[in-house]
Amino acid sequence: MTIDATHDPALTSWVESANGHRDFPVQNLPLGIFSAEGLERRAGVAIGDFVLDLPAIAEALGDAWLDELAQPVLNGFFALGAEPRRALRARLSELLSDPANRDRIESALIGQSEVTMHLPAIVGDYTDFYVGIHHATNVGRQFRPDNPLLPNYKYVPIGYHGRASSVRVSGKPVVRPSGQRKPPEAEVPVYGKSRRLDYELELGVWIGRGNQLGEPIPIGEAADSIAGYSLLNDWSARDLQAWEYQPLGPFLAKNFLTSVSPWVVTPEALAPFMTADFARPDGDPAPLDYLAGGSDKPGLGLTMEAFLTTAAMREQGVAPLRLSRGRAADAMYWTVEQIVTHHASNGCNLQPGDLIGTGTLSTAAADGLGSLLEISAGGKSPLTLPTGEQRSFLEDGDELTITARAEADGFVAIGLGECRGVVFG
Ligand SMILES: O=C(O)/C=C/C(=O)CC(=O)CC(=O)O
Ligand SMILES: [Ca+2]
Ligand SMILES: [Mg+2]
Repeated sequence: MTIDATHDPALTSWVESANGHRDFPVQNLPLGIFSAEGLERRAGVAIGDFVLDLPAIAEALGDAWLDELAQPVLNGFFALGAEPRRALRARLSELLSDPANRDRIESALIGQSEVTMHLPAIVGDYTDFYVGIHHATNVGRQFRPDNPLLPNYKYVPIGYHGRASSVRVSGKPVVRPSGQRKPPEAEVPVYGKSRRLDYELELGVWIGRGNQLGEPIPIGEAADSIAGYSLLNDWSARDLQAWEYQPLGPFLAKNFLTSVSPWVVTPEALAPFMTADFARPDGDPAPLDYLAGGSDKPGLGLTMEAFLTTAAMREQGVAPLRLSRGRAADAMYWTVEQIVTHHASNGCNLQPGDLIGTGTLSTAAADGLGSLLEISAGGKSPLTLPTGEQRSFLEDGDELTITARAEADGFVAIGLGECRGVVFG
């Protein structure tokens, strides 16, 4: 992944709110789908506090404008791969940094508070992996105390097929699911509202070009299949999960809703923040040949955070409480390239707009746990909140927000925005 003029830390934008913006300086330029008063769903780019309406500046974009950008979803653009994405980024960077362009572009800016964001693509398929080795160990210990990490973990990037139809954009209310759970003292299960609703701190990976059925993606080409990244929260009902998961794994405990943030941060924007290190300790078995190789720096230098605000905290004006903070690269045993290659290794076809979850990104640090299941040790150690309330799992009225930010010496930091949901009973 190359560093070019679009990453220059000296670059500023005539959109003043972009300069020093937490997430969306001119070095980021993430893509999304928005609608607004009088504007049907369309492609946009986040810049500072604004969304830039891409179809409205088609002429100014020149050769970087493509008909695929005139669609109400980004599947068609994702399918084109990296080159058009790079060209669009380069042209947007010029248009938004050189003040000479202000007059012809400014009327295409709409305040982010005035738009509705949508899923960036039609999600044909959604798969969730399990590459957070600390999460897998912590959860494994609770479900299987004697055997936390199964022997296949260090050979196979474990995943399960999720439910594409219940993927929603950030902000969708989280309706507490009902299902079967078996209280420890009960002889038979009961059906009713989940009492152990949880979040999972994850990254979402959007598939770009994909592969034909029957044609695997070699590890050296996996990076080319990635269109970008969003935040992902795999809402999970732990009591349903514990009862239903054997022998086929996650099902109704996880398919009632999956939330993603609306902005797709491109691999190009993340180039300065990729790292060579990730959470595969020296001395572990080498990956099998088909998973070995790939980019020199496949690790994601993204710091992820999760915050909780309860209804009482909101009423009392108490600031959100940070539940988790950790770097994705410190959590991931398998890289995104390995995930993609493994998924397609049997010939399974990945398609433009498919969504892949990394798995819960917990680090080894005490404050780096990416779910309440881990934070409360399966409900045994509830958290005490600033209001004096206690939490083992999410209660009605709780708001959970995920963010992620990339920082590196000599570069302007960028962010992924946020992925948010409020729980209703
Ligand atoms: O069945 C189990 O032992 C565990 C399943 C999961 O935790 C699935 C999952 O969502 C993986 C993850 O987010 O890391
Ligand atoms: Ca998950
Ligand atoms: Mg889910």
